[in-house]
Amino acid sequence: EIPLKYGANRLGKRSDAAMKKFRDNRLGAFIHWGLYAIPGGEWNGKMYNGAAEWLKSWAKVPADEWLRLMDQWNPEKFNAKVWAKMARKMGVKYVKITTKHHEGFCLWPSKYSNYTVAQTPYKKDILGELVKAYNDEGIDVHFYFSVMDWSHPDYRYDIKSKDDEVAFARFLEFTDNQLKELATRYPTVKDFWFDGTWDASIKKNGWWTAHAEQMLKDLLPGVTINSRLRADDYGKRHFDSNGHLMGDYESGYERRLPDPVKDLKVTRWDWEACMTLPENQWGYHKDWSLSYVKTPLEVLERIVHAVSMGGNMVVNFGPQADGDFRREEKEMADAIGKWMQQYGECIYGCDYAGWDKQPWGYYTHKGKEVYMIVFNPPYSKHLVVKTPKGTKILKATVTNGKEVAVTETARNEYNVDMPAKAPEGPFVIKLQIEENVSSADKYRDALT
Ligand SMILES: Cc1ccc([C@@H]2N[C@@H](C)[C@@H](O)[C@H]2O)cc1
Repeated sequence: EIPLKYGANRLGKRSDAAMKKFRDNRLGAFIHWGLYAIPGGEWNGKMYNGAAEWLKSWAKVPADEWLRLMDQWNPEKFNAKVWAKMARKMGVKYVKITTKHHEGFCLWPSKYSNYTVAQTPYKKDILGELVKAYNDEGIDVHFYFSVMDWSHPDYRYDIKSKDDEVAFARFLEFTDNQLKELATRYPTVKDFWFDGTWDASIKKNGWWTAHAEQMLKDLLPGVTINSRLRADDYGKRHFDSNGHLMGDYESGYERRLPDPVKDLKVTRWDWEACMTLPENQWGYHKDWSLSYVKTPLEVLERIVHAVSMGGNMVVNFGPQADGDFRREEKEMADAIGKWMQQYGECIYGCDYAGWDKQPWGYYTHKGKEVYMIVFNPPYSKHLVVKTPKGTKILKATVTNGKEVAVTETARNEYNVDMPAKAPEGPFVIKLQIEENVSSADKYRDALT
């Protein structure tokens, strides 16, 4: 292995209680809320179909002009308790909030920046209100933090001179100060999800990414840090030059998921995916007709897909400038919440089952049970299940307690009957299994 000073500081999954809670939470929500919600994708009468939180970039708006949007920041419909109730009804166990996105506007009254809620007509500490409201509902809070900061004169995309070095050193100190401020003002925060860390300037300062991780872990024992923060001695990101995951969980699955057959390597580490409802809108965009918008079923399948491969899923919401949510997002939260209410036991605290993927849906695993989450019921009315060697299915029940017949069809192969009355939408069959059964079976392999 290549000797590294700033590579992975741990091999394998973290096994402490805080990481177990992160993992068992499984379903989270993202909140992308900032000045970008005010223009909502439109600038000087022109609609931009790129991601709304990047409008400053698409419309080439100078930072000082963009930040004047602060004069309009006054979300009169904002009510943190209403947001927290919506999250609880959706069944999310944690919420990741953009403390500061690339634009540099801070949802908390940072004393290290002039571009914060304190300098807007709203004045109050939005982040503090949200942390309290979510925590009061028993929901963990995670902080999204963009290192890249378009409002700060010392940010550099690359380091090409001594001047760049000096400026960027000042920028990293500013960033340290903000991170320490967030960790001390809001000590119930459970995770920092770093973004805006892909530039050469960060890759050339891998040491700082290791320092930032350690600084937060010293301040908040148990806190989790995403792999996206991390660069090693040679600028390698997420996985170090020896191929070891840095941070506590992989955070590369943004608007995409690992393949359930080809990418089983991800089951070796913790990982968290995040997704948008439109094809690519994190912040509020006025016009969602510009791209396909996923249905609740398509969002649900992505949630189940992630958990079936040992990952978490975070579904994004982009609140309006007035502090209310658009209808589609309220309906999404409702629909997912209804399903989670009925079937959440196959998600919370569940993990990769290690069984071969089948066309009818996905498996998740918890304790002595394997869950079958059925998205595509077959015409045969039988769900084919192949168990690992030495594993037998003892019983199959639909979550309302009704048993369905299980017929062994070959060695480690079964037909699990569909329930007589196929449920309206994706449903769950719970399998009781017995592992390490060493019985001489009655089957003979073909001689070919
Ligand atoms: C090319 C690109 C850069 C940044 C992003 C940010 N990461 C997401 C989690 C959002 O915050 C988006 O603005 C997305 C794509």
